[in-house]
Amino acid sequence: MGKIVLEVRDFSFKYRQTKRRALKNVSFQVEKGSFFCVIGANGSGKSTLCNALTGLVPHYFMGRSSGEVLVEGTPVHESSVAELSSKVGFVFQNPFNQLSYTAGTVAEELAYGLGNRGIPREKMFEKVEYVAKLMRIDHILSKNPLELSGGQVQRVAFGSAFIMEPEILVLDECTTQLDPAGSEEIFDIVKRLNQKGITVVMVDHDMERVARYADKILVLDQGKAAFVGKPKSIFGDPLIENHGIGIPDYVKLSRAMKQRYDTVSDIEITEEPTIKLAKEVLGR
Ligand SMILES: Nc1ncnc2c1ncn2[C@@H]1O[C@H](COP(=O)(O)OP(=O)(O)OP(=O)(O)O)[C@@H](O)[C@H]1O
Repeated sequence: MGKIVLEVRDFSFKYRQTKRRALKNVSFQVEKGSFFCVIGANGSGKSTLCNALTGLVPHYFMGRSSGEVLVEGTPVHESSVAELSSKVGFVFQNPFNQLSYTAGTVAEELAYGLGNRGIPREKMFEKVEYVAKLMRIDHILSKNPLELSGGQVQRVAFGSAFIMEPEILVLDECTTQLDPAGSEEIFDIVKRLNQKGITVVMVDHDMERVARYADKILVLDQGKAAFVGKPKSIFGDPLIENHGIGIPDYVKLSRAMKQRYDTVSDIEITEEPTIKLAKEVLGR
């Protein structure tokens, strides 16, 4: 097993103004360099968990917590949000919450987080340019962030996270403002960063995508960790649908083929192996 970069130990959290706990005794570990997906029904606690991994819980959101969240071995409640932001990059569900609202241009917005790091101006320009090209926002660098479309703001939000070169990226349904082609493009970038060794924790409701990308999946159900495991064992479990989540169509297809043709093969969860299975059972 690889090095653990994130660890959640028996963690619970209740927002101050609510009666029920949003997270209940959640425990799991994330290995360095892995792609870890979090799925669950609306209100199951996914965003709250992201807030806990980035220190917004307990530093920003008021409430009562117990247990521990450790980032690279240090408890989140003992680190400042600034310290954490150099280790953990975060892209919010609502990108408009992510703008600094102090920058006059997209370029300044991208450079915002670098401001306190004492990086020379030249280097800063280089980084802004690199990230802007990567996110395809180099043509809007001199625009006012308040004049952008939702999709553009989302790209800027990604750029602001990437520019800090964090070891860990936490992505909370981060392409809601983008069209399907735009979001695929972003996920390809995320996958490439992951292949370079960045640890990714991603909340997503697209089960086909989760099946394709995840090394491990956490299923949240009403604040509890219902399952933690590898994609095949999670989606292959007939009980998984009782937890308010869908399963990839490939699982349904391969399960149907398995029953109909009485094969001994595994349940498949992604496109290619399902096609292979179909060819086998149809004898082609
Ligand atoms: N800022 C907040 N203040 C009070 N309660 C909150 C806050 N944010 C979330 N909650 C509550 O905490 C619980 C978990 O919500 P959370 O947003 O973490 O779930 P989620 O799985 O991300 O949902 P969704 O899929 O709708 O984004 C819900 O009952 C929600 O109402």
